[in-house]
Amino acid sequence: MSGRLASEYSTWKKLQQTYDVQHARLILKDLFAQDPNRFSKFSEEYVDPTDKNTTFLLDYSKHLITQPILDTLLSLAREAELETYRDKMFAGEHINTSEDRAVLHVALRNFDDFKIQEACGSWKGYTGKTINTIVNIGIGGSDLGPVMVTEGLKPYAKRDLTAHFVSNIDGTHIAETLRLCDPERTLFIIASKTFTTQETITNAESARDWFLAAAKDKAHVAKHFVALSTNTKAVTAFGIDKANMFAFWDWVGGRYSLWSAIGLSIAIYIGYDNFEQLLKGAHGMDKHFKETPLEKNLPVLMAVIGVWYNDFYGSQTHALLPYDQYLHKFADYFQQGDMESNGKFVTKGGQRVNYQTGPIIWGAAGTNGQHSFYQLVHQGTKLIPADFIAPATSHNPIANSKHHRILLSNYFAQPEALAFGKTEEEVRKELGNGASEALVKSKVFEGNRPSSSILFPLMTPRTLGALIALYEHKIFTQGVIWGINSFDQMGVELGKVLAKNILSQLNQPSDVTGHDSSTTGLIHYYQKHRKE
Ligand SMILES: O=P(O)(O)OC[C@H]1O[C@H](O)[C@H](O)[C@@H](O)[C@@H]1O
Repeated sequence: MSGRLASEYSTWKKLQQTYDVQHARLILKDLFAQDPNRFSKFSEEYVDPTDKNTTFLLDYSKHLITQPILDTLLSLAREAELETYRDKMFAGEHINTSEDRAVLHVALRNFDDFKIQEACGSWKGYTGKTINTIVNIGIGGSDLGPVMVTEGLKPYAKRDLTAHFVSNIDGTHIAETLRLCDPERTLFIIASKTFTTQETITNAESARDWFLAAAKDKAHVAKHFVALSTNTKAVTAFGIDKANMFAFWDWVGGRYSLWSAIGLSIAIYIGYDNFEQLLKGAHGMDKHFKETPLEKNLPVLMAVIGVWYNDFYGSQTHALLPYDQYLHKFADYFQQGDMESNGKFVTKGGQRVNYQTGPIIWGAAGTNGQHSFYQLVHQGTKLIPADFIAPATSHNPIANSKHHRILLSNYFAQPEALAFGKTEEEVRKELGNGASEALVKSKVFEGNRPSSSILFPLMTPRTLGALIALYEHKIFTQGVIWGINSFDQMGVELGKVLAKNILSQLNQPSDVTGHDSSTTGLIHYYQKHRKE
């Protein structure tokens, strides 16, 4: 984050040379054969420094690394002054330089100075009925975190409460959600850091219209609308009482905000005690990140291994593959977390980078992905590093845990198949003599496809908190190495500005001016065919 080009570091150059000379020889099958202790060397059990019951195992032995390569990768982190920048973040220095802000989501997990009271339960609607539905209206960081965590921690949910999340400006999203709601028993949580986001404000206004069509009296809005924001003025202008506003601060980045008041829907859905456990789990990981030597620092290890593939192997993407249905939104969440943080081509110092920065993050819950895109992961032409994530115990041990054993057998098998593959010789033996050459070749798995495995005892609020913070700090570490500002998001602005201009030109064809022929042609086609 010094803003220097990473490619100028001596360790970067050394890594490039190492890659050039060694990569053809970095074969997982051989690396495992040469060293029977490879697993114990390249795996680490995380034990929460504040709670010994929160643990998970990170196995990074199925990576195309040797100890000297890993040592050089860690030296790269040191040369980029990771430890200094990490300490600056925790100290509240303004490391978000373009916006001149501190980055202090970690302070929110130091929850002694942070309290949000439980808002539902005793909260009554305008006709005196209890609230049984919450609708969080927000987008980006004001949506994805609450969605991912409420899904992830569903087994802890209060069963008498339904939570919906509306994000898309597409009227279908709010319309379909409102069909499921009773205005007398629904609490709308308007979540927006800025309270100026077009999608959120438009959806909130439509929700308010829908509510008032039933409740009639504007005074009832106070019982059914609360706001989570940093912008008191805009909240009150919308008509939400200041007393119904849960505030937070500009040093909480949108994609790091589920720990703040933005987490209200989570706290209501799973109860405040469980929300506090989530924060504590993240706090434990913060402590680990802050205090553990880089050699054993899990987010740092994940980060530097990611840099190895991203910048030297030329991998374009990174897959997140949770073998846990509850985590089916995990990849969606970290698409924003990672890609909005590290999808930058300019360093903090304003230089164009001459290397790759943030990877494309994608993924789906196992085993669904296996029946969809794993063909390419196993036999395609691209190298796709992947994280396999699973709980040892399921919250739903139905059929004597038969489902879970089958799920986990796949969780263990896929990384094994990716790493070790299947040789031509093995295929030939299996098919016998008559098999065509083409068939033999098509059944070969080259292997040597790397992955990490993360295995934890049971999905608890505390474990999920630790896992999220693990990835947050991985993203931070990579941003420091690449010299970019991981905490602004200038790249989302241009499209917004153009959309605003186009919105004012949608009436008739003669209004459409100042565009290229493609954009003009598309708008004209829309104007010809719309029925409103
Ligand atoms: O919370 P809000 O101010 O409504 O912002 C919602 C989202 O807006 C933009 O898309 C930003 O790029 C995101 O980082 C942010 O999370």
